[in-house]
Amino acid sequence: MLVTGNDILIPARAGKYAVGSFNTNNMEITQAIIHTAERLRSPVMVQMSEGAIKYGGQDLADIVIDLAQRASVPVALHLDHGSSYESALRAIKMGFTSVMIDASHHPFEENVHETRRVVEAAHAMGISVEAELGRLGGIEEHVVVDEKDAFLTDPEEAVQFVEQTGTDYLAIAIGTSHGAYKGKGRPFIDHARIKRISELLPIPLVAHGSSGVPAEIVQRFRDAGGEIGDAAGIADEDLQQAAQFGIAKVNVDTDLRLAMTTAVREVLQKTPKEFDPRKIFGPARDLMSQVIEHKLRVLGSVGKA
Ligand SMILES: O=C(COP(=O)(O)O)NO
Ligand SMILES: [Ca+2]
Ligand code: NA
Ligand SMILES: [Zn+2]
Repeated sequence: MLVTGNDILIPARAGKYAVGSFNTNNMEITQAIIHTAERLRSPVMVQMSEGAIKYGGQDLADIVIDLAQRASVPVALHLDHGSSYESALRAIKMGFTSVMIDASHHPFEENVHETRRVVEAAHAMGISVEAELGRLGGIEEHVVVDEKDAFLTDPEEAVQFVEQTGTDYLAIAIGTSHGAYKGKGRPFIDHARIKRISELLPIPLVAHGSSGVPAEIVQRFRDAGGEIGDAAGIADEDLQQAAQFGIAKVNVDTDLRLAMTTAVREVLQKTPKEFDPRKIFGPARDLMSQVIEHKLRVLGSVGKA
């Protein structure tokens, strides 16, 4: 069933598990997300960035909404990294049930102002809101110098921010970063900071940049002709620990991109005569489903629906 972000994330925070929020750009990715969540009796969030909306538009949103409505587990459709009030309102008009307003690169007061506008409008229509405080930046464990700390979310500031905006859930900067290169080797996750923020704030917390970038998939991507450097992601144990301390929504995009493109490369490389799209995108859907299953098990949401 199609539900709001709060319907999914408030129980997750209370139950000390996290829910995967997976980016989609087409039908097969959407099917892999929702069908895997159903098979594992797990709530799940499907998210579209503004780029995905540009790429797939209402057609793609409708695929998500239709699958979500028919799903036997709770599914929310979430706007990822909404860049303005107008973008958030457009998503709500398209049928999204959760929207992020990402104004974290602005000064505090402007972030508050922009976020509060979206909260007021979204709440008037029964839609949940994600906001962000702090800036995602890669941190190597041995190099956490002052200016880098400036990017991480300040717990006391977070309390002020939530009070002044009314946001339903909060994306915090705790050491993760977007993409396949999250630092040299295993990124340093500031668990003390997560714990402190969760002690001060009862609302669901959000971890962006949480792909694991599994070495096995990275190697298969290379073997199938892909070019990628020394990629690294967030360790499963770090996500499991974060879920114990208030992280309720975990964003995953890179892992699905890697899985999809690895499978497509492998089919094209192994069977150069193949040109049936179902034989090319079918295995991609399967490999993405495997990656999603692993993530749902790591986050602890299996069986929670
Ligand atoms: O935060 C993300 C995705 O992060 P990854 O690149 O680690 O998948 N989307 O908003
Ligand atoms: Ca941001
Ligand atoms: Na988001
Ligand atoms: Zn993000």
